[in-house]
Amino acid sequence: MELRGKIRPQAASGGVAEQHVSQPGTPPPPPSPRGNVLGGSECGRELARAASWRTLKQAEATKRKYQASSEAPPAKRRSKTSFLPAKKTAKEAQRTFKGKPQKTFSPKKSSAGTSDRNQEQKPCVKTSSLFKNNPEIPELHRPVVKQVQEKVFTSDAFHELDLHPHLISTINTVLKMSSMTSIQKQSIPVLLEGRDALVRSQTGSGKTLAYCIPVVQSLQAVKAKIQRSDGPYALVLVPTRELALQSFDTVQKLLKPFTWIVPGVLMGGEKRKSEKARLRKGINILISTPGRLVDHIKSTGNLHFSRVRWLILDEADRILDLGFEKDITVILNAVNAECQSRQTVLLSATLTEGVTRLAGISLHNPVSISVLDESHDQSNPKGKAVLEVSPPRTSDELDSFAIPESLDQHVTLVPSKLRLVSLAAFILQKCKFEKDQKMIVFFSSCELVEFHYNLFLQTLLSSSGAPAPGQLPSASTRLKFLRLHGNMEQEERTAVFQEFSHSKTGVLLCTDVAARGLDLPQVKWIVQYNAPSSPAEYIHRIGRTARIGCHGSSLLILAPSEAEYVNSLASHKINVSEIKMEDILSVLTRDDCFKGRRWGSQKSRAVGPQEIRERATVLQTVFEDYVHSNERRVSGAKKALQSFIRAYAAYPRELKHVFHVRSLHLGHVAKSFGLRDAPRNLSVSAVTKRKANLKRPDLHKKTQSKQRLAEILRSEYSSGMEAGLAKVKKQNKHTEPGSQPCSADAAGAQPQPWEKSKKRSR
Ligand SMILES: Nc1ncnc2c1ncn2[C@@H]1O[C@H](COP(=O)(O)OP(=O)(O)OP(=O)(O)O)[C@@H](O)[C@H]1O
Repeated sequence: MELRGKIRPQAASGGVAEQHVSQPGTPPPPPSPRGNVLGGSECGRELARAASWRTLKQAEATKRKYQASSEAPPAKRRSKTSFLPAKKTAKEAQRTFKGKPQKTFSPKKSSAGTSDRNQEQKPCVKTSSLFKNNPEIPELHRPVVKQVQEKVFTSDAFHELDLHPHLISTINTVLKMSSMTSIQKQSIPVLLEGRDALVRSQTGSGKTLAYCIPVVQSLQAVKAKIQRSDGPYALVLVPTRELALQSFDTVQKLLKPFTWIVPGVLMGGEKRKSEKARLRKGINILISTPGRLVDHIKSTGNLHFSRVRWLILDEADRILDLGFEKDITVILNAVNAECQSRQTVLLSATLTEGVTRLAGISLHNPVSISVLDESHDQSNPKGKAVLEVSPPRTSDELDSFAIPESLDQHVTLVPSKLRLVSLAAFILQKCKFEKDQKMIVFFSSCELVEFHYNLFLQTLLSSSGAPAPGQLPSASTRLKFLRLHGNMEQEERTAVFQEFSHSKTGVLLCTDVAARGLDLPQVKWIVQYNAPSSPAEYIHRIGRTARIGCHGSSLLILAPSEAEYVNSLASHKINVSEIKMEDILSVLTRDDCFKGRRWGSQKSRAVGPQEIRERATVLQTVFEDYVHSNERRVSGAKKALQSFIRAYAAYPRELKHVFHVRSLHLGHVAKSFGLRDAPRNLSVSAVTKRKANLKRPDLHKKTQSKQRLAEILRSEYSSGMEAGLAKVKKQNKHTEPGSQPCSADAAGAQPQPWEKSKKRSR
């Protein structure tokens, strides 16, 4: 098979071809030796010249190689400007790629560290072979599906509702809103009637106010005026600390005229002592992440739920997902033990089986509220918003989610080796060459975020003075990178969240910790560098743009072997259109610092695929130089790669045919981490696990993968108090016996609201 023949030699060398190019005899001022401390502007200029010269020479060498050998650009092309042949179908490409799986895990070449030493000893540079031996990019035959869409706004004003006049004026003047969204119009009256409800509407359609307004309206009307010391009347659970902060902000605004009702937020990061003190004083509308609330249930003596009238689960499907089950059990048991009648509301843009399961257990005669737009809902030809009484949904309906009409979704197929340069090129295109662009890039783990954040910060951003090793000579001052993930200190997380919220531009690199509920204004682009683990997460990630009727776009980056994922999205009525990788990379021709051989001499030269290849190679070399500039960076890249593989192995069973570790070419993937070789020891654990799995029964295998996924989720959505939890448990045993209505042990002894559902579904 042709493709296999091409891949094999590279697989044997760890998948990354290298070329050593001796420096010619008459170079411009030679680069200063590594490690030299340069100071002053003259030295800065010298270093900049040297860096430019180095990248120029590297690109030249690559070009010479292509021109002189049979490894010139592949003969079969999709179009004039395409880079890679595209004859095979996605399945064929996948099959071919899977042909030699073991080899991809056993690189024979030296480790990155060794390469580094070689590089220091010999006067040579390494040139990336980005465009050789890649799998073919299949033609994307994407099925065109009709997306489910909803109408966002109604022409009805808030004052048409039976609300306290001060509440209406607060909505109008403080929040500056006059007309209701469709979901608000449907939900508010129903919730004010006292019904339990499942509320589902597209991302950014105003669900927060759909529950906050009824809660505030009902609590301000409580006859014996609410006292702070009464404790919680409403519990609002949200999956992340940032969302807790955001919801708290909305509640606080609505409560302006009702100063006797005290809102509060528990969200980790803060000292438990001060949170305890606030709880002791009293919080009437308590907003928290599940983990944090459980910590307080277990450790705080004065948290009582006897007056709870509202239990709100925002992003309910996430909260009831893996990783939160235990926490929710503890919370429900604690609340149930003290209060029997309350109103429960579950909200999400993606109602799933899990949510309706819980609804069957803890909701009383619930109403299911959703909004479907006239033009898109065949079953509702008159175009009225639909108010449904549960259980109305078929599994097909539950599988398709509404997507904002003004959201353009795209996908691009990029071979592993070219992923990093493609992402960088896309960021540069949108955020360097276009004005006022705000972008969020999603990764599958904290380590991946950290790695890419540091890499881009050091290579694409300009610092004052001379470019650092591996930095582009004309790195941009326009770019701003931020990062957000579960391993950051809370203080920094909050600062980043606030900064990105208020900024007009910037690139936020993050994990799914930012996927749910966050209302970050003016985000224009969502990039998914690692595909999400479910269609629901896909919906929430892209839902950070195109909110409340604004326009936005998204880009999903897939490997050729993952092309099938597009069909999986289509089966959930998600439509994506393709952007060609070469179109993304072509932006590099707009930036002089990526210029190759004819640098500075032929300004008007036509830009062709070869030129784009050269420039992509220059950029990749900058990344590789940065990563290999010291051992710490090499080890950081390896860690990130390992984390990527772990996350890849954790894709759920139903997506394993698309994302399977066996379809990864480790050498090629390593390249996308700026590594010149595939790390040796990485293969061992991966192969061992695979072998072990083969021996295990199906059930065990499933559990293992779920546990892995749960671990990843837990790390993302942690309460921030895990470290101290064991200590607290011990203390509870000895110092606060019986003080908790629902200690860990008690939760185990009491009826578990989850037990039934677990048995049914898993
Ligand atoms: N009636 C309204 N008029 C104008 N803007 C509104 C209205 N209701 C809500 N908004 C604004 O719309 C944005 C999105 O609202 P919100 O965050 O509640 O959406 P959501 O449906 O909860 O989204 P997600 O599913 O992503 O959590 C917010 O900025 C909010 O202030």
